[in-house]
Amino acid sequence: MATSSKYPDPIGGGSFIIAYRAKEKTVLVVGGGAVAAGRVFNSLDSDMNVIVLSPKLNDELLYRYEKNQIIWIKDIFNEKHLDNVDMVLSTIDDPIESQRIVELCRERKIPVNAADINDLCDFWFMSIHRDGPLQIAVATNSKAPRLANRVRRHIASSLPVGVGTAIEKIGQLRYKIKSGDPGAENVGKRMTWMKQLCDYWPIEELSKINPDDINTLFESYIEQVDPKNVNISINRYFEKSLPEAEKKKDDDKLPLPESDKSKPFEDQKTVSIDKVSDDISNLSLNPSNDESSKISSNNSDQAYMTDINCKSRKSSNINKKGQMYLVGAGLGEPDLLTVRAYNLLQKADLVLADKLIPEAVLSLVTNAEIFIARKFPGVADMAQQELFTRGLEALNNGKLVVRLKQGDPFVYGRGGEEILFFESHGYKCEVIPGLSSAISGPGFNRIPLTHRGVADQVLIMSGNNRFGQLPDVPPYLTSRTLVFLMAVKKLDLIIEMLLTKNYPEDLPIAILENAGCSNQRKIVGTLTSIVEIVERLGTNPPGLLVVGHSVNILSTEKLINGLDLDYKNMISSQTSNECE
Ligand SMILES: C[C@@]1(CC(=O)O)c2cc3[nH]c(cc4nc(cc5[nH]c(cc(n2)[C@H]1CCC(=O)O)[C@@](C)(CC(=O)O)[C@@H]5CCC(=O)O)C(CC(=O)O)=C4CCC(=O)O)c(CCC(=O)O)c3CC(=O)O
Ligand SMILES: NC(=O)C1=CN([C@@H]2O[C@H](COP(=O)(O)OP(=O)(O)OC[C@H]3O[C@@H](n4cnc5c(N)ncnc54)[C@H](O)[C@@H]3O)[C@@H](O)[C@H]2O)C=CC1
Repeated sequence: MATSSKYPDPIGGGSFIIAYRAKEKTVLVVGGGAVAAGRVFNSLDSDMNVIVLSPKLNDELLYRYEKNQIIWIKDIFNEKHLDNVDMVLSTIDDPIESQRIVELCRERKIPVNAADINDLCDFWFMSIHRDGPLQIAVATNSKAPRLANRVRRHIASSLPVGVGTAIEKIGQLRYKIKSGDPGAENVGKRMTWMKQLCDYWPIEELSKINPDDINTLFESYIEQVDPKNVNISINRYFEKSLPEAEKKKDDDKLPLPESDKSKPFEDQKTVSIDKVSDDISNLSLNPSNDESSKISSNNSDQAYMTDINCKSRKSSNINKKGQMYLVGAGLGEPDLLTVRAYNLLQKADLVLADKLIPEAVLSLVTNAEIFIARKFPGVADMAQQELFTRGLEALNNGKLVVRLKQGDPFVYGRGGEEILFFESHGYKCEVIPGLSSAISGPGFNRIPLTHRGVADQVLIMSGNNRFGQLPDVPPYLTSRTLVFLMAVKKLDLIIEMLLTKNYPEDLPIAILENAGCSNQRKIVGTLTSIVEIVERLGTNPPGLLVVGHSVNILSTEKLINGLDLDYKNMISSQTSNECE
């Protein structure tokens, strides 16, 4: 039971989705109608050898037969046709015969699909989007194929232009690097560098790299130069590598589109989703000021932040009719909003929220339309784009838009990115900070983050950086309180890391769940005991971790003048021989 919070529980009932390399496998397609033609196309697209078995063929299949793409057996089905085939697709209009075909395949252990007999199929077809080497397939596990088609189209329309080409080119570079610097011992080096490259430029830009760029990038990999500092054709966005004249031109082009600047407000009512998503991907461009040219483990995050900073400077001070506010919603209880945040929710025309904002807070909105981005794993980017599109449309229509964020927008709220987006479209964004759980969560739990003689520093970290890694925690300092957000799931890893870094085994740690809300709970232990305590008690997300001596300052039974004397003595003896 305790493990359920540690590892994901399988939901079951899914299909096993793999990308099957069917090249040169032989598929027998029984039937010669439209459904057969669709299956044949998919099979040819995977380089299979295709045999079509049917007394007659429709036009498409006849065309493929004449082009020698398929073998045609002009016959009705017979068991002998199953000899030497790797897969069977029955598409005949005779369900009884189709069922017999399935049973014969089963006996011979040949994987089989029969159109319209879902329950008998070994596998199902999926709705597929293809762009060169990129394939995106959608399954609804036979529940709603038409919706699979819609989801597929939805995903395809939100993809950046040139994604297939970008994949092709990155594939060429990857191959070059793997053959030029082979060996298992270089896997880590190759992967770190490729990650930096792939996460850095917008995909649309990556699609434009040319063969010379590939050579240059390969050489910079060998030299271990950070990809963002490499001089390749798509690097034209980098301020530092641009001659002055070029720079000016670029300023004009980015990030405010020409149309936005020159046309009157009335002309700007609609913004296509494609354009918005392009602009979003442009946010990660980096006119970097970073001096270092070597890769370090965490500078890609920093680069990302610097990049978007530089972009915003070019585009602010342009005011249009709509008004935009980025508002912190605090900890989740409506009465923890600031009065200003509350007033704005009353005045707003559109409130952009996400699933982290509790219903009770949303219920304060009386007049405005509420749009909730459904940021679930895997579709978070899409949801964010939709949110941007909705916000921009409303602003272009002169509305007052409030983007409501749980906690404080600037404490792990990615508020800066949203501001940069709206400012790049000419809308200045006012920020109304909110209570962050990092600071006020401990407050609601009687943990003073600083306390004279005990703690004089606070370090706030996320349990998950952008690449899912643990934070880089500094060496132990008695007088520092550590606060970890989004870290409860990784509790055991964080404890292990702290102990490895010689944090004392009996250092107090608290887990604060739903801080500031009616169901708040505090679990306290030490670095060595907490994992076991949590296994026993379980956890109720969201929660944060507080590590340090301030955890127990106000909670001890033996309070004397606000401090437990034994405790104070223990701390002062540690202060004298602290690490670093
Ligand atoms: C089990 C499966 C077949 C298999 O793999 O063996 C199956 C079964 C059935 N489909 C039926 C109907 C429709 N199928 C589509 C479309 C597609 N069907 C596809 C797959 C699958 N369909 C497999 C499950 C995949 C999954 O959902 O995970 C797609 C994704 C891929 C493909 O077929 O190439 C393709 C999207 C193509 C694209 O993306 O462009 C449309 C819409 C349209 O034509 O536009 C309709 C009409 C509207 C509707 O009913 O939804 C019916 C009759 C229902 C009835 O009688 O009421 C059955 C049988 C039944 O359900 O009993
Ligand atoms: N799963 C899906 O997405 C869909 C399934 N269907 C179903 O798929 C089946 C095929 O649909 P269509 O291609 O439109 O039908 P169709 O009637 O155009 O084609 C059937 C083909 O099977 C051939 N055939 C019939 N009996 C045969 C046998 N014993 N051996 C060899 N060939 C034989 C016929 O000559 C014909 O070429 C139908 O049962 C239909 O209801 C139809 C549309 C969508």
